[in-house]
Amino acid sequence: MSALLEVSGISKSFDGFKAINNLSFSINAAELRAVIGPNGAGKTTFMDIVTGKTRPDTGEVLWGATSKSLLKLSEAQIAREGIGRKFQRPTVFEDQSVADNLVMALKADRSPFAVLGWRPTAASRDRVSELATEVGLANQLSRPAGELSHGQKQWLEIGMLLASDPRLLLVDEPAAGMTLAEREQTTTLLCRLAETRAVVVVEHDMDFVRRLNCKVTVLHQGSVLAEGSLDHVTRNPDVIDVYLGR
Ligand SMILES: Nc1ncnc2c1ncn2[C@@H]1O[C@H](COP(=O)(O)OP(=O)(O)OP(=O)(O)O)[C@@H](O)[C@H]1O
Repeated sequence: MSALLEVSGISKSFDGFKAINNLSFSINAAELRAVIGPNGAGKTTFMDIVTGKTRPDTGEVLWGATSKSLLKLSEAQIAREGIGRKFQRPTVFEDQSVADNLVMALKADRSPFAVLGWRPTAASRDRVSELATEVGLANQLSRPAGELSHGQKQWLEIGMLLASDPRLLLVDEPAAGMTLAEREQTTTLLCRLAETRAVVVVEHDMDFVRRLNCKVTVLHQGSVLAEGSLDHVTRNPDVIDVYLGR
């Protein structure tokens, strides 16, 4: 299978400190991948580079079948290429209903000119209920988002990202602050989403990573320390030394 995203030999220093050090790895088109590693390993910086927030000093970030360089694109252009990012804290509009949050996400997906004349249509209403169903919020559409549980807010934000039908979803610590039931539902959701797109999950919670049952990339000091199944990487003495054994 050819790669959807290929990060090749990227490095990034902040004030002389190498946060990312000759990092290379790739993600396939319909793949669930967990990225783990100790604090400061470079996980956030990796996502910042892929989404165009941070520019690497060296290396390449290649995207899609044509291996287009993402480094020449702005953050907005990268988002339009189909890369969505879910930050750790949910950022939904608390006073607005679940449906209105999803409508806003649909609007935001349109070009600025289209938005000027945008009106809700039957098709957009259908899409909103489709998105709500996909993230398990079909029976919450009229509720203000502020009344949702923490987990439900996270799902709503994932639904908002799905409005633009991303081909790659970067998800930062989705399990943090969730109840056990919410974690289980989140696992199911992420696994299902990864059937039709690439989903990269940055996570510290090993139980959650185990449930994802996917390939794991371990970062350390800005490079790949180990890669493979969770069992494979957790048996690696270097991984035990720098991460698990602490
Ligand atoms: N804008 C910045 N300026 C200076 N140093 C930075 C900046 N961004 C990241 N760093 C440093 O780069 C290193 C990697 O940080 P990064 O946030 O990518 O790690 P992480 O793996 O996401 O860690 P955590 O698990 O704690 O979120 C850290 O030492 C951090 O202090």
